[in-house]
Amino acid sequence: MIRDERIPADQLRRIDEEIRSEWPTGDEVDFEEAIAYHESLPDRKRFADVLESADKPLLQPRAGVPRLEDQIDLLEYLHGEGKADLLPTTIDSYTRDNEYEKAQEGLEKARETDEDTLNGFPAVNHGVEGCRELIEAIDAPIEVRHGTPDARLLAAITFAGGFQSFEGGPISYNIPYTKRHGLEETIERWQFVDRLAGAYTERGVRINREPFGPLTGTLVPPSIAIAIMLIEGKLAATQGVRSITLGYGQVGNVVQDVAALNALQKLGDEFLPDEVVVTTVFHEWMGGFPPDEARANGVIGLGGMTAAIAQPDKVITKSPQEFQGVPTKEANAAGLRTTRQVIDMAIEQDIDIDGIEEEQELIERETRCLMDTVLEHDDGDVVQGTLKAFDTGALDVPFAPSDSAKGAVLPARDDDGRVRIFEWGDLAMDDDIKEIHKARLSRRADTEGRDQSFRMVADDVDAISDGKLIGRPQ
Ligand SMILES: CCC[C@H]1O[C@@H](n2cnc3c(N)ncnc32)[C@H](O)[C@@H]1O
Repeated sequence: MIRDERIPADQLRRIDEEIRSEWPTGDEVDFEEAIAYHESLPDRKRFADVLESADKPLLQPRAGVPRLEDQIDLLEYLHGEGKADLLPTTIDSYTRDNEYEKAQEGLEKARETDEDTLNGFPAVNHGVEGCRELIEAIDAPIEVRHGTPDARLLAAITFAGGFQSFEGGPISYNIPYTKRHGLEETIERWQFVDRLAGAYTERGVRINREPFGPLTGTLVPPSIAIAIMLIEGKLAATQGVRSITLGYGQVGNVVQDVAALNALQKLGDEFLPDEVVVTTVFHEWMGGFPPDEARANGVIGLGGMTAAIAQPDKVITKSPQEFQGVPTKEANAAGLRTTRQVIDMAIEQDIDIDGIEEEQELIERETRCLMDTVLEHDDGDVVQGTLKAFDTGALDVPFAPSDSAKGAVLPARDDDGRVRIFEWGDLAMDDDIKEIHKARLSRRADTEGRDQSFRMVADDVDAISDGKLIGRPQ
């Protein structure tokens, strides 16, 4: 039975040898040599230091293409033209599914035909050497962004390759991303990733870990997202991670988004050990975007405005081509500049909005209800408490493709456009909080002259891509 306990050194070594045999590039990994490589990197490439010393939100896009020279060109462009403060390397879907053979075929096809069939950078196939060429070429810190339930080999290779930031976690890269990996399996496998990051940390190379806050990206109630961030942060801290960036995906109501970001930082500082430096990242709207690029820029601008008020440590930007999928480098850079323009115009203003404190108190109360049910189980072991909470539905994620979550919770926007819970399933929540949600949803029902129903939820899912926030009946 796995528990929230640090992986012993002999077990770390055994797993490391086992996973490095999964692809030939695993042989390039040598921990001591990798420590020396990281020590050779200049301060401006040390991800945690750059992030944690910033005095205003840093901007970071998503970006990944198959070939190394193209990835270098892309990141140079986003750094130069997009003025990104932090850069990504988004990993392709085959690698995320540990399909390294197919990723290899895709990489070779791209090299032969100039045609990119992979939707990201196959870092395992590029190996430690390829990753280092990328790190050497780019004059800014770079994070590995992906969606990998079993990220052990990806971590071993990219950490050795000079990357100092790694996104994801055992819940946030399970629930939204996979059906076939059980939660206990992904928790155990991510304990290795975090222990490896902790091993680098103990040698002075502080690997930053960023649990994936947006989850399914569709109307996720803030307290559910924050509870999962706190759980993944605690699991990472146990393994020795000391730089943790907790994530949150914009829902689009400015009061609720600012309140959620404030709650995320406050609860992160409270629930994670004092030796951890806790930062926050705000993901611009992760749901459906308008196809019209001018409207898409409006969505991006609202994200910038929200970030200027809440001032998270980092913002993950979107592009006006979001509706179409992976953006061109020009569109990706434009999304960075749109966000920067709004932040820089708004951040020096004294903008006081009513209701933020009240909403933050509600979000904090909800999150504590969820955390209590996880931590009260048995002897407070976070792993066992988390497994039990998802198994009973006491913790749940709406629209979760994974069998690890019941998906019995249904969100809907209230008359103000804030995300409330319409169907609670077995979610652990105080009755008076449920009454608050019910009252706010019934106010919308009155406004719209209809009963609270699943219809509201369905209307809300497409509202923003249709140009609105709330899915009002036509
Ligand atoms: C959480 C992931 C969804 C977001 O991740 C973006 N995304 C995925 N793959 C790439 C890539 N290779 N380059 C730039 N953006 C990418 C999508 O557009 C979407 O916004």
